[in-house]
Amino acid sequence: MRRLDVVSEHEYDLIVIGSGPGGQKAAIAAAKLGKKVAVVDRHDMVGGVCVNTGTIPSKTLREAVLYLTGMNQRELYGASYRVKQDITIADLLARTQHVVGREVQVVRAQLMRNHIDLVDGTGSFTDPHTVLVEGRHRGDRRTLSADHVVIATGTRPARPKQVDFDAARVLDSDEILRLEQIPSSLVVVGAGVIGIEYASMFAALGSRVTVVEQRDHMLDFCDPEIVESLKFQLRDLGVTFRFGEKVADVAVNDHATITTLVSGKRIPADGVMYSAGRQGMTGELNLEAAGLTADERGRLAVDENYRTAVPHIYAVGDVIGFPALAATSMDQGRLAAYHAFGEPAHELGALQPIGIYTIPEISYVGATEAQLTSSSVPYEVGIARYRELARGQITGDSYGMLKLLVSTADRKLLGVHVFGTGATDLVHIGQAVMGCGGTVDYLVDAVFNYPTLSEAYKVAALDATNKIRALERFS
Ligand SMILES: Cc1cc2nc3c(=O)[nH]c(=O)nc-3n(C[C@H](O)[C@H](O)[C@H](O)COP(=O)(O)OP(=O)(O)OC[C@H]3O[C@@H](n4cnc5c(N)ncnc54)[C@H](O)[C@@H]3O)c2cc1C
Ligand SMILES: NC(=O)c1ccc[n+]([C@@H]2O[C@H](COP(=O)([O-])OP(=O)(O)OC[C@H]3O[C@@H](n4cnc5c(N)ncnc54)[C@H](O)[C@@H]3O)[C@@H](O)[C@H]2O)c1
Repeated sequence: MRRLDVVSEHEYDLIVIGSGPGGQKAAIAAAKLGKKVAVVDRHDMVGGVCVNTGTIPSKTLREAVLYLTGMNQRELYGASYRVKQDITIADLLARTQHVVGREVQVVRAQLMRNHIDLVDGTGSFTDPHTVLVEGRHRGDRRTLSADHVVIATGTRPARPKQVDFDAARVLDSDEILRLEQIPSSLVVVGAGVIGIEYASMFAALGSRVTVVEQRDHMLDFCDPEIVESLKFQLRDLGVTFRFGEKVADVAVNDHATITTLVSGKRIPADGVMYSAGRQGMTGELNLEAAGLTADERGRLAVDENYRTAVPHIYAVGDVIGFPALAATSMDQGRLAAYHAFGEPAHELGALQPIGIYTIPEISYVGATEAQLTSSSVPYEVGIARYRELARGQITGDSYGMLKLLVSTADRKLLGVHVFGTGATDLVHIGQAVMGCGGTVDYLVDAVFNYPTLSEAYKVAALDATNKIRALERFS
């Protein structure tokens, strides 16, 4: 029900531009408060980058790769084990398209049952309270006005000007699912999360992958020991890393590509994928009409309540930059709507997990060893290796590991780092313990189902407490 006590000159209480995770949750949170809400997006982008070109397709592709290649079963059935011999792009896309289609339906249904108007088109400001929506057909224009606006327009891949993207062999990461066949060789430019996730998928499919990264290392926010293990696994799959190298030029013809590096190296490959950062989608918004400006990467600055410089206009999700994750975008959207309509809420918690869906996957929450060391926090490490867990043997994962960082001062958990099967789910046990201020003793005393990978927590906790006891005995 719409509140009747405040009379507004505007048609809507809230307009949300962009229907990705941030926009969806802003809209639904406002609708649950009885507000009249419109969400603007193009009909073929409902669900955002998340559902259409980013998170969901890439994670579904990963599942398809793991299943069809039989990768996870090879320790048990031998290196030649495959579910399907000649995997085609059609095999992979069948699953991806199915899941994306379903997810779009879920988003549409959720907006509809909350009485949110989904307006098809591209939104731009004509003044700080008014958004012009231009649809796909000529003359298809509609003007909406609202008391509040949430900008949740996300990002698009950054495309260096000197590179000729041809939508066939030289692609950005949003286009990679349009490949017509699985390349026998692929150059991946940029070893960020997107680059490494796709590099590991194509390597698992048998492509010879070369990763070019201008920095000397990758994923440097993660635990270095785990990143080393990942690099080892990827090299084992035939990935070549070119760290400290920049791409100077990419040449393409009908059959192949040549990537020339600034160092003079030339890399022939069937295709090239650029995953060298992303750019905020603010170019079409006519921000000046709203009294806003974006930075050089198209991002908007916000305060702790996600308010831009214009107080009734909020911005959430990837368009505001770090951490640029689906999970955080959703909560930012919800909190922006609560703030706009005076609903009390807690701030986003500091304890946010990171999940990287490489093959094998990585996840962590809390501090890294490097952070604890640089801030002089004494800690002990407890490690559990999957190969010593019954479930690890049953699953056929001999490389997985879970690492706990435990304060030697008060035995609290300071960080959890997981590598291997189920890492992105397992991390939440540690997150819950840390969120409740729990100590390693909780994990020592807890009984876990057997045989499970969760048991790694107990094994690692015992390892850490054994080391702490040795220290205490000495002193
Ligand atoms: C390949 C890839 C893999 C990823 N994997 C993960 C992952 O595993 N886990 C994770 O947490 N995150 C992942 N992410 C990040 C995640 O997708 C984003 O954090 C999330 O989608 C951001 O949500 P958002 O609300 O900012 O909107 P987005 O999902 O970015 O969507 C923005 C929407 O705004 C629309 N829009 C833009 N301009 C306008 C306009 N002028 N008018 C109307 N509509 C407009 C666009 O059409 C789009 O639909 C991944 C990203 C990529 C690219
Ligand atoms: N699992 C997940 O949570 C997940 C998965 C994918 C993406 N994402 C989100 O998407 C965001 C964007 O990811 P991304 O990987 O595109 O960006 P990024 O900025 O993290 O990585 C880009 C990398 O490309 C390198 N690079 C840039 N130009 C180069 C050049 N000319 N030659 C060689 N290397 C170059 C950069 O040094 C950097 O390491 C991430 O920060 C993340 O928030 C999250």
